[in-house]
Amino acid sequence: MTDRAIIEFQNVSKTYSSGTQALKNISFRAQEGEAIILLGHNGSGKSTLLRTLTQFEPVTNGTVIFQETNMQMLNKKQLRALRRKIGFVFQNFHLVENLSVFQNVLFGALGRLPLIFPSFAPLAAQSERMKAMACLDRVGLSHLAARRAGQLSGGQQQKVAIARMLMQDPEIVLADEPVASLDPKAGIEIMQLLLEIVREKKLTMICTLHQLDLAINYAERLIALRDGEIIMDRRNKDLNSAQLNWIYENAKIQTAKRGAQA
Ligand SMILES: Nc1ncnc2c1ncn2[C@@H]1O[C@H](COP(=O)(O)OP(=O)(O)OP(=O)(O)O)[C@@H](O)[C@H]1O
Repeated sequence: MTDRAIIEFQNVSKTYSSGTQALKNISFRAQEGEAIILLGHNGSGKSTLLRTLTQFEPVTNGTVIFQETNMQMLNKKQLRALRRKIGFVFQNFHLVENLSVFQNVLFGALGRLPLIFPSFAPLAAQSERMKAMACLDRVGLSHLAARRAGQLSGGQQQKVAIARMLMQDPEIVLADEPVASLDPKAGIEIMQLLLEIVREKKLTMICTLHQLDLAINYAERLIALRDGEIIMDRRNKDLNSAQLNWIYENAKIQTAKRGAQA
């Protein structure tokens, strides 16, 4: 990890057109190479935070800086170029189920090499094909390269998604509930793999999670949101599980109070 901030949120607020204030005056800096776990109850603003980082959701107030660039100042072409440096891992994998595992991984190169058409994998350059196999090998699935993605288990599909992310050569990784669709054993395996890869490649990661046990085992730094505000931002070594439980217990108390008031 370096001291250089790769991501900086400066007093960011986001209000949707529905009137919901999803983020309230959020400020934090992520250092290069840092792995951050974002926690918070349902609706606390975690996904919105990730979407404002990529500018898929424009912020209402404040500034989002990525690699010293104010994201709001970019035109569409510049924004597309910057987004290519961001790898995504989603809860539902976002694979093309009818295509092979190998073709899905090749998709990761699309941003870098727009001429590749992965459903026509034989046309991809030999170097890209070899790279895709190496990415699959890294996640332990090269033996399933020819298998249709939809035939894989959830854990295997998430590994393919991680291989596709690797193929993209990103500089940061945004993982939105990457283990939410998996059983606990597969969840642990995926978190371990993701963290190993992030460290190996010196990537910066922001990962949203609900599972406190995984958060405490795998996070270097934890940021907790409640109702759009940061209520905790600490290094993992300074935390114990009682403090983590507090993030959610308080949410339950607040929800109960709201129910009682209604
Ligand atoms: N596109 C949208 N339009 C209007 N309101 C939205 C939209 N997306 C999210 N919200 C609202 O913004 C708030 C924050 O939602 P967000 O999805 O960011 O929370 P979250 O912490 O990711 O929740 P979860 O853990 O359930 O995924 C919620 O009140 C939600 O209903």
